Amino acid sequence: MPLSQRWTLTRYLIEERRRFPNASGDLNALILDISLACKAIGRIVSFGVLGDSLAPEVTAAGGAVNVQGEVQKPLDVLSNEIFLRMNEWNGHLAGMASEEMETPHQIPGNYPRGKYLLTFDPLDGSSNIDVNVSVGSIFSILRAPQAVLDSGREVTVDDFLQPGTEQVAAGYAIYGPVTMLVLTVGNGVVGFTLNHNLGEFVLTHPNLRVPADTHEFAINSSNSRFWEPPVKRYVDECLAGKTGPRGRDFNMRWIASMVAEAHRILMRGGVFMYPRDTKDPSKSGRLRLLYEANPIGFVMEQAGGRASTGRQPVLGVKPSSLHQRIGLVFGSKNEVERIERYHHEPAEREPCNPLFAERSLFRD
Ligand SMILES: O=P(O)(O)OC[C@H]1O[C@](O)(COP(=O)(O)O)[C@@H](O)[C@@H]1O
Ligand SMILES: [Mg+2]
Ligand SMILES: [Mg+2]
Repeated sequence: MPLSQRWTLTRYLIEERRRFPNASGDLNALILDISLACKAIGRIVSFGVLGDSLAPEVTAAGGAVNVQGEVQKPLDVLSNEIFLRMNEWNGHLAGMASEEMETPHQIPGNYPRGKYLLTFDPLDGSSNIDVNVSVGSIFSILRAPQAVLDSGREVTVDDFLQPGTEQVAAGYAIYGPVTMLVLTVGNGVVGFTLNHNLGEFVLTHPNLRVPADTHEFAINSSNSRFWEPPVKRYVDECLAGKTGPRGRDFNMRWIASMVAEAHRILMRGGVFMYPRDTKDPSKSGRLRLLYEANPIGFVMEQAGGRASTGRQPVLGVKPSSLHQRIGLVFGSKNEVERIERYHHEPAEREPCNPLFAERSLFRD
């Protein structure tokens, strides 16, 4: 299709707004500012180590330990700054929360509070930066509580503790061979590709749908000895392939960059698992609910897929803290439902079928 016939992100948002004649346009403006932050981050990421001379702060920053107990890469810190600076003055936000900040970021100045809250993972999969594998940024937009708008008070952690079903919009940018922005405003999922000549995100994937069935799963199998029995059972059955109860062969992938896994699943189906396990009893999963699981979950559900903790829809979980971790399973609906079923079935099938335990690559 010629470029002239494709919508830009701006045009898409204008057309979306026509569906709501009374809308103020604030949400559109906020999404455009987020897209600008993503363009800026994507550009810096694409320079790799050559970026040092363009942005000296890339080398100067980082090395600190964030609230997750993880060492921040310089690009984690810089991407976080870009999100903050691109969004704090636009007037549409009451506050922001990020993987890289322990407490919510207050909007400076005494202006009336904006209507929305933004949570984000500024750079997802950042352990992959040094090896030139796709990384991304994940974002989620919530409504600010009425009490914040009425009083003009600063935002608190509690204001952000809303279940994923309350998200107004969510999405991610992926910085790979091509830079893409994937977005849902609760009306399906659309994908835009960055046209570097125009500096514009152009609508290239107008209706992304996750196939209900798949033959591909993704899990970090180095954690297999910590998995709970339902997860072990599911993976063992996949590995047993044609000779097992599933009667067909499966393929496995693990990129260690959730954004890249989510993108693959949106493009061709699959199931992703970072389930709750017994590795560290103080953590109920690896991924963070508010700025990883919920936005990716919203995208998946809007694309006809499913997102779950393994036991219940992840979007239904009422968060208990800003940086809460959670088990996460998402992707092709029939597979996610199967994994949920295994979690709900009585434990008599456990431990997993000895036939598969015998053959399993991942047995204890
Ligand atoms: O190293 P592991 O245990 O495989 O974990 C990989 C997971 O961690 C993450 O990198 C966490 O995100 P951050 O890079 O934003 O901390 C996910 O993208 C990915 O799925
Ligand atoms: Mg992440
Ligand atoms: Mg991150």
